[in-house]
Amino acid sequence: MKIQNLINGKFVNPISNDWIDNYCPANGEVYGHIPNSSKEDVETAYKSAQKAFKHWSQTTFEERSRILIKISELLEANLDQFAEAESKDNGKPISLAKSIDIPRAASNFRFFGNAITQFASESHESVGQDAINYTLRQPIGVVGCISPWNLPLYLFTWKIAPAIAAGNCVVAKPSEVTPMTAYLLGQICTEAGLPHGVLNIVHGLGSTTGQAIIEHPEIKAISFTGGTETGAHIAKMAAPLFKKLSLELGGKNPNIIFSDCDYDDMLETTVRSSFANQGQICLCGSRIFVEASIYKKFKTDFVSRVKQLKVGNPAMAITDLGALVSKQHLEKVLRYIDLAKTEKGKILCGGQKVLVKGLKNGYYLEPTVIEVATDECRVNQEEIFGPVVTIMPFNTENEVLEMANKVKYGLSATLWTNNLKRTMHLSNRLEAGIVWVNTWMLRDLRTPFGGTKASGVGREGGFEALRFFTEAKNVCIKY
Ligand SMILES: NC(=O)C1=CN([C@@H]2O[C@H](COP(=O)(O)OP(=O)(O)OC[C@H]3O[C@@H](n4cnc5c(N)ncnc54)[C@H](O)[C@@H]3O)[C@@H](O)[C@H]2O)C=CC1
Ligand SMILES: O=C(O)/C=C/C=C(\O)C(=O)O
Repeated sequence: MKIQNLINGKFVNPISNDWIDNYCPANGEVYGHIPNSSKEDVETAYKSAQKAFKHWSQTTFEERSRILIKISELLEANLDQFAEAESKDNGKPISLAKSIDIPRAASNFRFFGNAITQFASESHESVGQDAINYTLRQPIGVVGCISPWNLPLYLFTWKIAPAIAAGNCVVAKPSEVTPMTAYLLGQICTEAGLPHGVLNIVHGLGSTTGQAIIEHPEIKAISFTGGTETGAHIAKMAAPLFKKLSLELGGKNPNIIFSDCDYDDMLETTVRSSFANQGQICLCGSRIFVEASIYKKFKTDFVSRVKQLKVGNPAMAITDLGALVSKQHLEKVLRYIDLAKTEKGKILCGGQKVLVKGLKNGYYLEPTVIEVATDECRVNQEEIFGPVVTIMPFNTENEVLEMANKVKYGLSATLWTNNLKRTMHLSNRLEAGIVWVNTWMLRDLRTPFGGTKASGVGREGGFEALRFFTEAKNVCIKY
């Protein structure tokens, strides 16, 4: 199957007529082709967005809200089709696509459809100066949204929905590895009545299509989620062009477990925070630190529970872990498992590729638990982004805090304890944009979302996203 770019409301081939193979991770076969879009395609998309901006930026909040909510309803009505496409394109279990990815994509549109009707700006009375200031929040113009492969539609829509709700027009690029649901979304947007040109979707490689978006002088803001190296490159390109940037990058998140936690709840959630989506979520708790007094028990229980996870065909309802997203990614993760052995890491379970019956060329890997000798080894410091976690014991709060913070990343942290003082002490000091206490991935879309240090710049979510996608202009009137 060939998917096409969406430009000015029409599905079109790339100008060059160049195509890229699209692989199905479950069986390693090419099952489709996507446009290898060039700078010229991006320019056409930009022009279409620019043309649509005049009208879209003047559309009432009620009208924008109505269209966004309609998109959300159409996603819900087509849940099965979208979930099947997401699972096939990405390798994730169909159950996950059905229960998390697609419902969340629908929620993104519904949430920002509602949020825009509540978005307000400030006014300041300058007492003693006979003046009043009010702040306008104006849409920026044409903005770029670039998303990754791990949560394809979930993250694509997390950017697009606030961008268009705020009155911008968008040139968007999904990951070349998982383009399918973005393509299907284009069809739904037209059906929902989104005017032509408001959302343009250009498929292709990061180094060409993505690059053309980030270096386009008239695309004034970029919202990006992906790897830290790519984020650093985008920041370098965008700085001299004075673009607004929101960068959601990698993580190497600590999961800190104290002996006074609710053990069963912690154990079940830790299995999920380690291996959900094959560990390919930037928020996964990939470094597990356990208080020494329960370390031995935890190690036994955790490994036994992980061994029960079923790796297999993503299309089957009983599958816990599907395939990794690509051959290259599987190889990267396997290299880290080899590295662990040279760093004196002990593989407690997993570590091997899995041959799934009838799908022998798929990219399957056992969930892997590595006991590390020191927190400073590379497998404990670098983002692996696969079904691999490290575990090690700690003795004191201060010791674990130091280890938790001693990485270049600062995205999220999870804390398991029932001690209030400790909760306050640690959550104030953990270097992370998001701290979960006695839970993981509990999401309220109103909250600020993003990381510190090498995990990114800026916050998405709620009004933070609407602020990012608008330019503040202060008007001061003397009376
Ligand atoms: N949210 C996260 O935390 C994610 C982290 N990663 C990490 O990054 C590593 C590399 O994965 P990749 O797929 O290579 O991620 P990536 O950062 O290269 O890809 C993310 C998106 O950026 C685009 N892109 C790449 N180069 C670009 C450029 N020069 N200009 C504009 N857009 C560009 C890609 O086409 C894709 O749409 C992973 O192994 C993982 O560690 C990957 C995906 C998501
Ligand atoms: O917004 C969320 O709920 C999750 C976001 C996850 C990522 O940004 C990621 O895994 O890359």
